[in-house]
Amino acid sequence: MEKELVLVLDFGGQYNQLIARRIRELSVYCEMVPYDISLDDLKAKMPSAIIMTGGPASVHGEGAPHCDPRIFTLGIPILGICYGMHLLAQELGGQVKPSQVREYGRTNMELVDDDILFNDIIGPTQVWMSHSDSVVTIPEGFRVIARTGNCPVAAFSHSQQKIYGVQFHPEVKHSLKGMQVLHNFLFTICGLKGDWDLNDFIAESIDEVRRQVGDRKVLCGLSGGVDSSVAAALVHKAVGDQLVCVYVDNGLMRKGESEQVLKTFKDNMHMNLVFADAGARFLSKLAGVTDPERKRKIIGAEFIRVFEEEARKLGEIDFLVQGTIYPDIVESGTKTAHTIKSHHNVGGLPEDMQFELVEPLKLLFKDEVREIGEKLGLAEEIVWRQPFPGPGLGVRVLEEVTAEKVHILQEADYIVREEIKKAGLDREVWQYFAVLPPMRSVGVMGDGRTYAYPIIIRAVSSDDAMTAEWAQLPYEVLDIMARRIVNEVQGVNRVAYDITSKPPGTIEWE
Ligand SMILES: Nc1ncnc2c1ncn2[C@@H]1O[C@H](COP(=O)(O)OP(=O)(O)OP(=O)(O)O)[C@@H](O)[C@H]1O
Ligand SMILES: O=c1[nH]c(=O)c2[nH+]cn([C@@H]3O[C@H](COP(=O)(O)O)[C@@H](O)[C@H]3O)c2[nH]1
Ligand SMILES: NC(=O)CC[C@H](N)C(=O)O
Ligand SMILES: [Mg+2]
Repeated sequence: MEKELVLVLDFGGQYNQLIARRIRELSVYCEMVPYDISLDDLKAKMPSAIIMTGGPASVHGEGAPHCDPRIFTLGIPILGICYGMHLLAQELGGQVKPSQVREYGRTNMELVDDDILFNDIIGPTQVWMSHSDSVVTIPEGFRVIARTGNCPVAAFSHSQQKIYGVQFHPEVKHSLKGMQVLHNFLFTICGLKGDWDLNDFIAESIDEVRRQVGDRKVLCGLSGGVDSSVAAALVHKAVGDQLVCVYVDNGLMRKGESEQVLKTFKDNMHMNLVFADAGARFLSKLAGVTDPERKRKIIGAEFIRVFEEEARKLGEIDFLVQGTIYPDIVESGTKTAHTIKSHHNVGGLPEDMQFELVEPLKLLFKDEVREIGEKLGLAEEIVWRQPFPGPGLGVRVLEEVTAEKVHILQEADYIVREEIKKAGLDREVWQYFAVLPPMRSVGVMGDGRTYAYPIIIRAVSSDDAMTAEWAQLPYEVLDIMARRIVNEVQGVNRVAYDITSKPPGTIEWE
């Protein structure tokens, strides 16, 4: 029997792989292809359904990406999301215009007409939006099936042709019934059954690593975080003792982190782990640098230089295992996706790097990686550790990084983590930390004037880092964090709480 296949046409949206993973979650195999795939190549793949993604372009913009319009006449069911919907509307004779009010983040959607796309959904329902253009006139033969306060056409359908468009992002968890929409599209509208699973993925990637590496040695950048720990475990399953791990203390780690990583991996798990103490060299490279992208590139390059030196000490090693996951790649920018920030392990890699990369997790999201970690038997405290970016406090001390500022931030961050833990919120809140902005303000302490730094607390809920909502921490927890930080951390006289979702913010400040 033919394996079921959904083709996702990539228009450069930040959430594109998220669409792919939601389809995987529904046990359907899918492939992402460039938006400009030729009609013949597309037909040769014999997809059962096509999804057109969102993207940064406006359909009116110069050079806006267009797919071959004959795709719309093949009789294959199509779901256009955001930019994908705009393009469907425009190509089929409707009209798209910049909206009066742009929508980013959470909004409520009303269902205005019955449609199988919304089977088992009762309106109004919360959806996640990120757009500035909207469909104002729908093409002939279509019906408007949903709207929001600021968007009269939040979804449209042509049920005979099985062509659908949604302005919101059903792939995002914050669209509460998003999975139901995708479920309705794949199973009810396209008639799929679902014949794929994550164990297939683990077995296939172990084979793939063996093929790539053969009997040669591999070095793994191990931070103690979720992704590199799972990558190391997977590669270890594939090639055993050919693997050596290197933990780099880049001077930008959290208070107590290096000791804890060494204890967990070396003492408890008896791993072959090299410790590289490189704090001073990272800080000296960062001296005087304020631009966030430059900082990220300096940090990315320095990581590689440290890995190269360690590889040389261990004899020739040609392969570098990194726990790169999909958000690192898409945020670093691709042919169609804009660069949001250069993650140190992707966009921050130096051009003259000699290593061949081994990145078994690069198409996955954090929650899928956690599931694999559990399947591979990793300890709960590793699998459920909150994410910590490779550039560490280097992107949380905003603008110029100095040893003094890193120290202030380490102390404040320690208090944030301690209080979250005490309140029993460490599993519930996805990521939580402190940020040190490059400004000072006036305060009064012990009747004296102070002129010192504020600390910003950031805590978010998320599943996959692609979207996030600020965590509604209890006032008492915020209160005790603020008091302790001002009382205990020298050089700080004020605390603020960041209440921005992603989008429009990002989780980190740089
Ligand atoms: N201090 C470090 N020492 C060695 N390698 C590192 C370090 N920090 C990051 N890396 C490498 O960069 C990759 C990306 O870092 P990132 O922080 O995204 O992942 P992680 O640390 O493995 O997991 P998490 O996101 O949960 O912190 C890591 O998987 C690892 O390969
Ligand atoms: O390894 C990493 N290298 C990086 O350069 C990097 N930048 C951000 N992050 C982490 O990625 C997630 C999404 O972050 P943003 O919302 O700030 O883009 C969040 O979990 C961030 O902590 C990084 N991880
Ligand atoms: N997320 C999207 O697909 C956005 C589409 C388009 N760039 C807009 O802003 O409306
Ligand atoms: Mg990390």
